[in-house]
Amino acid sequence: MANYDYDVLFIGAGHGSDGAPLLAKAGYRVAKVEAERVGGTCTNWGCNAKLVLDGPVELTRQQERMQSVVNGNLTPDWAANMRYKHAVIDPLANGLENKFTNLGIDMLHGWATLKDAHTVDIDGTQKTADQIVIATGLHPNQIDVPGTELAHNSKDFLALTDLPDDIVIVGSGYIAMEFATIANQFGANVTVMMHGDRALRKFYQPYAEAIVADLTKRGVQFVPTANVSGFTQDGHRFSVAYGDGQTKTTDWILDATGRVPNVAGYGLDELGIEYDRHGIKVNDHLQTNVSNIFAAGDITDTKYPNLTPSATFQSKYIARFISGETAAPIEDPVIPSVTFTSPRIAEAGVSIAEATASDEYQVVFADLTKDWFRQVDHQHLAQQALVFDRKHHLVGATEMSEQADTAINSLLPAIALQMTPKQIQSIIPLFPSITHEVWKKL
Ligand SMILES: Cc1cc2nc3c(=O)[nH]c(=O)nc-3n(C[C@H](O)[C@H](O)[C@H](O)COP(=O)(O)OP(=O)(O)OC[C@H]3O[C@@H](n4cnc5c(N)ncnc54)[C@H](O)[C@@H]3O)c2cc1C
Ligand SMILES: NC(=O)c1ccc[n+]([C@@H]2O[C@H](COP(=O)([O-])OP(=O)(O)OC[C@H]3O[C@@H](n4cnc5c(N)ncnc54)[C@H](O)[C@@H]3O)[C@@H](O)[C@H]2O)c1
Repeated sequence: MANYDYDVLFIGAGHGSDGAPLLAKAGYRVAKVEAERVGGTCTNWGCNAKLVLDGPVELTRQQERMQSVVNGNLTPDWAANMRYKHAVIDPLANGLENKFTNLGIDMLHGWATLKDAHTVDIDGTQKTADQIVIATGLHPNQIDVPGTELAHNSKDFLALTDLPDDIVIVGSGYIAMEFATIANQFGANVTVMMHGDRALRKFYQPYAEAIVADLTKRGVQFVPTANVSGFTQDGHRFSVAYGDGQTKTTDWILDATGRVPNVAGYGLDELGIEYDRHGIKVNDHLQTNVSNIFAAGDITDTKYPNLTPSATFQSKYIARFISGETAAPIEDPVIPSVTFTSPRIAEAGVSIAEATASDEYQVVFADLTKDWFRQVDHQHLAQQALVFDRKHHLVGATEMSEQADTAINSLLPAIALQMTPKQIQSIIPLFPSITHEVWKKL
C-alpha cells in the first residue's frame, strides 16, 4: 500500500466530519482540514448560535402566557444577548479543536483543494490520504435580483451587534420563520416576503398557518407571492421592490432564500467528481464516482434532510464502512426535524401529508390545549397528530407546541424501532412530564 500521510482526511470540520473520532479511536491516522471555524455552520453560525438568541424568546413567551400569575414584564435585551451568544458560542471552535487533537486527529487550517484522488493541497502544503471525505457543506443562496449584494445572510443576522428597527426577510422557510420570531420578540418591525403563499412548506400546513397567524397578531407582516424584484440603497436606508411596482423601505434585508452546495474552487471538476445543484452524487455507501473519495453531510445529494443529525449519521456510517465494521449500504433511519419558532413544529417518520394520502395509515389528531400539562403554562397553540400503520405501530408523529421538540424526541424509539404495544407498555416515563403525556397516547 502507498505510504500516505493519513489513512483518512476530511475536508470540512463540521458535523459531516463527526466520523473522524471513531476512526482515530480505532487506530486510523486521521486529519480534518477547515478553512473557517472548527465545528462548521451548525456550531458557529447555525443551530447552536440561533438557540442562544432564541432563549429570551422562549422566556418572554412563557412569561406572557403566565401573565395572570407572574408580576412584571420581561424585556429582552438584544445587545446583551448578543454578547452572551459570543461568550457561549465563540469558545466552541477551540474546545472542539482541543478535543479532536487530544484524540490524535491532526487539525489542519486552510483551504483544501483536491489535486488528485489521494492528494490535497492546503494553502500550498500537500497532504496525502488513502481515503478522503468531502464534508464541505452549503452556503447561503443570493436571490438573483439587482442589488442582491445589499442583502445580508443568516451568518450576518447571528452577529448583529444592534438589532435594526425594521427588517425585511425574503423567504418563508426555516431561517426566515425562526429569525422573524426572534427579531419580532426583540422588538423589530418585521416583514416577511414570501415566494408563494406557504411558509415552512416542509411542515404540516395547518400548523404552519397557525404560526403565521400568531406572528401576524404580533405585528409581523407577511406578503404572499411577493415577487421581490430588487434592492436599492439610499444612505442608511434600503428599498425592496416587490409585487406590482410596490416598494418597502427598511433598515436591513435578510436573504433567507435557501442554501446551495459548496462545489466550487476545490478541484471537483478537475477530478471529474460528479455533482449538480443539489450537491455531490454518492452511491449507497456514500462514495463519489471516485471510489476512495466519500461525501457526507449537507454537500451530498441524498434523500436525507440537510440537518445536523443527517450529517453526523452519514459521517459515522462512512467511518464504520472504512473500518470494516459494516459493508452494508447506509440505512434509512428516522431523522426528526423541528423549526425553532414559538411554538415549535417538530415531526418524525411518516408525515401527516403522506399518511392522509394513503389508506395504509390512520392519523389520530389531538388538541393538546385540552391537556392539563399544557394548560399549566396556558398554551393555546398546541396540536398533535400521530400516524399509525395497520398493525397499530406508531410510524410518524407531528406536533406543534412549545415542547414539540422534546415530545417528538420522546416518541422516536417507538417510531424508529417499530415498538409493539407490549413493548410500549413496558416503558414507564416519569410523571409528570411531556414524555408521560405523549407516551400515554400510544
Ligand atoms: C442559520 C441556520 C440554522 C440551522 N439550524 C439547524 C438546527 O436547528 N438543527 C439542525 O439539525 N440543523 C440546522 N441547520 C443546518 C445545519 O447547520 C447543517 O445541516 C450542518 O451544519 C451540516 O454540517 P456539514 O458538516 O455538512 O456542513 P457545515 O457545517 O457547513 O461544514 C462544512 C465546513 O466545510 C468547510 N469548508 C468548505 N469548503 C472547504 C475547503 N475547500 N477547505 C476547507 N474547509 C472547507 C466550511 O468552512 C465549513 O466549516 C441550520 C443551518 C443554518 C444556516
Ligand atoms: N431548525 C432547523 O433545523 C433549521 C433551521 C434553519 C436552517 N436549517 C437548514 O438550513 C437550510 C436553509 O434554510 P432556509 O430557510 O434558507 O431554506 P428553506 O429551504 O427552508 O427556505 C427557503 C425559502 O426561500 C424561498 N425562496 C426560494 N427562492 C426564492 C426567491 N427567488 N424569492 C423569494 N423566496 C424564495 C422558499 O420559498 C422558502 O420559503 C434548511 O433547508 C435546513 O436544511 C434548519
